[in-house]
Amino acid sequence: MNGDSANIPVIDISSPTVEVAKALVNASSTYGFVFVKNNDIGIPPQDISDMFELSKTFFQSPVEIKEECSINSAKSGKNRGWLSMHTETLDPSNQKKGDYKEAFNFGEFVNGKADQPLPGPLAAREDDIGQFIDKCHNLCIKILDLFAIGLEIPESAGGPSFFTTRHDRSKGPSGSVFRLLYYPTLPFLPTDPLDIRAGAHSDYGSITLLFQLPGQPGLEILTPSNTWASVPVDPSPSSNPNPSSIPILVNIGDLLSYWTAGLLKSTVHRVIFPYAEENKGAQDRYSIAYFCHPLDDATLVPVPGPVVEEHVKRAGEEMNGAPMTAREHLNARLEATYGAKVKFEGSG
Ligand SMILES: O=C(O)CCC(=O)C(=O)O
Ligand SMILES: [Fe+2]
Repeated sequence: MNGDSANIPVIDISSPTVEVAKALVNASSTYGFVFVKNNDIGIPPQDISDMFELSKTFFQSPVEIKEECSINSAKSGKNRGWLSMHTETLDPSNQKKGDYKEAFNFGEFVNGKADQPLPGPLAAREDDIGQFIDKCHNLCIKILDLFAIGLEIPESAGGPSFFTTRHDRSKGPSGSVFRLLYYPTLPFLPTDPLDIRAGAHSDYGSITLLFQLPGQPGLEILTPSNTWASVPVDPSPSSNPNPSSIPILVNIGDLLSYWTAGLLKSTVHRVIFPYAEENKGAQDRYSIAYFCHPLDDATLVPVPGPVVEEHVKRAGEEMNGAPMTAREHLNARLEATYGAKVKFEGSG
């Protein structure tokens, strides 16, 4: 733990040129994390603030309300609903105790409606949540389009629409998840150094959008030199902090890494507690994530085109074994993180 700040690039994708696409590929092959400026790219800052307000209202609700839609109940469906403290263990080979966080997972909406029961405070805002998810998905589509351009995928293989056709929600189900996260402050920090807010992991999907709030740090990435570096909430704060100017954090997940034979990095990250000397005055941390996944049946083989081919030659990367589908990969990862704590009763 060294607290150094990660130097994650900030990219303006508002005009989608080849240069922007190249910059995005370069940043993602170095850091696996990149900020995109939030200037007219489809997610108004006010919507983000409203979603954080809703998240606070929900997590501060009585436990019985949250429990109604527990991830453990058959009616919520697989990987959906409320996760109480310690339900998920993102780094099962090191953690003795599950993550010190709560979360609420929304699966894909169907015809604008949640395909799972929602507790009262969230049900009251179902339409707003559905629209926010659509905006997140559309931003992911813009970014995936740029990746295909930057990777120079040939027209014969789908060209710029290689990834977007594989993320076309009208064509079938995917594992995409919209998630509200809540990391309460504790009066005393746990004494076991293995205890953590969110254990070290990489994300399971194609890309993740992550929203954070000023004054609520804690996210760290594992750098290529194997040290932890903190991810700022706002990489270029002005003298007058303004939530509407905070860029959106984009994180490469496992699947884009498979698709590019490791050229794009699915970087390991975690969320730590405040340092002891800061714990007393620290705020709770709220974050919001949109995990964008391809269609369940998408196969994970390296994409054609000179960029990935040259990387394979240079790095001597090889893809071994039979190609996996997106769903097979997701199921394997979910099993590892929830272990015996979540029984997806009667739900595929
Ligand atoms: O809360 C955060 O900032 C990160 C959460 C995260 O990495 C995850 O849920 O996959
Ligand atoms: Fe993550």
